[in-house]
Amino acid sequence: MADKLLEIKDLSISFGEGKNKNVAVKNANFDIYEGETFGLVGESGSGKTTIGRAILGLNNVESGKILFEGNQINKKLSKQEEENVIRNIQMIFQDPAASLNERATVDYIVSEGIKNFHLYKDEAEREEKVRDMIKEVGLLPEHLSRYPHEFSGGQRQRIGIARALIMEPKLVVADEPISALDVSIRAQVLNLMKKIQKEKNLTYLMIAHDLSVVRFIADRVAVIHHGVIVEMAETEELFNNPLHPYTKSLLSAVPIPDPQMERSKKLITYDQNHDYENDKPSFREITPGHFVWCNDTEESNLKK
Ligand SMILES: Nc1ncnc2c1ncn2[C@@H]1O[C@H](COP(=O)(O)OP(=O)(O)OP(=O)(O)O)[C@@H](O)[C@H]1O
Repeated sequence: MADKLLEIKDLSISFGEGKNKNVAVKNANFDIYEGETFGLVGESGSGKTTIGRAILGLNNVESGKILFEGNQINKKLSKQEEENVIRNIQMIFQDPAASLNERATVDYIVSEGIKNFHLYKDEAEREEKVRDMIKEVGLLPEHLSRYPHEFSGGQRQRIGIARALIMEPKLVVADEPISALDVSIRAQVLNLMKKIQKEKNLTYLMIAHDLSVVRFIADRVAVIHHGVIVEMAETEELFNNPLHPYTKSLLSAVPIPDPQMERSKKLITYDQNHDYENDKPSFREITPGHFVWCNDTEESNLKK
């Protein structure tokens, strides 16, 4: 088995305080292994982006740990540790139109990260790196002197991918990277991400609301609902044998009345008003690698 690159341990994140407190992520637990694509799927507002941003250090964590290569990164880091995290964890954003500086050339945008960290010895090497990267994402060297508005949505996302990958990161958090793109070019961008992943042994956290996207690209999938990861399994296992009612409802508009469905109907979905002191649900392994958010009774029912 590959090494764990990222570990999320009992992660909780809230916004606001007192009566206005909104629990965006509650006790999330998952690991991402080197070289895999881990899909995080859920509806709008379920907490996907909040987890992605916390990994990048952009959201404060209320409790729990985020470990990268075995080291906790959600704490005060030394300058060197912080640099290591920024270089090795890069993000691809949902909306390439909003995430690219419209007043900068493609050359500037793609170079910015390597400039900040002096990742080249001279100007000739910088130019070569940028040229190679832009070709790798299917654009042309002459595009480097142009501005983002001169490109289509798909091309802009390729610029966003080049900007992230030129840093030679180990982990890429891709937050809905194709949902703002025209349907006709979505597969191209996903295929490009897959191809580059193979070449560079990259690890992806793929955030999506669209199940067909995660089925296409992910090795394992976690389903998040109201901030709680309700189920996690290898992709085909999750699609062929969903256990949690929320996963089932995502997979099928028409519920399938099988005995397992009847059993899992009673499974808990996180509810801020529920008394968990007496119920004690948690994320439990039902069959090897297949986890469900449930309590003792539900666990034994699912294992029957
Ligand atoms: N900066 C913030 N301040 C206050 N509340 C926030 C903030 N960021 C996220 N939230 C809240 O946290 C919850 C989870 O939001 P999040 O953006 O993570 O969901 P999501 O699953 O990524 O949805 P989407 O696909 O729409 O981006 C929501 O209730 C949201 O309103």
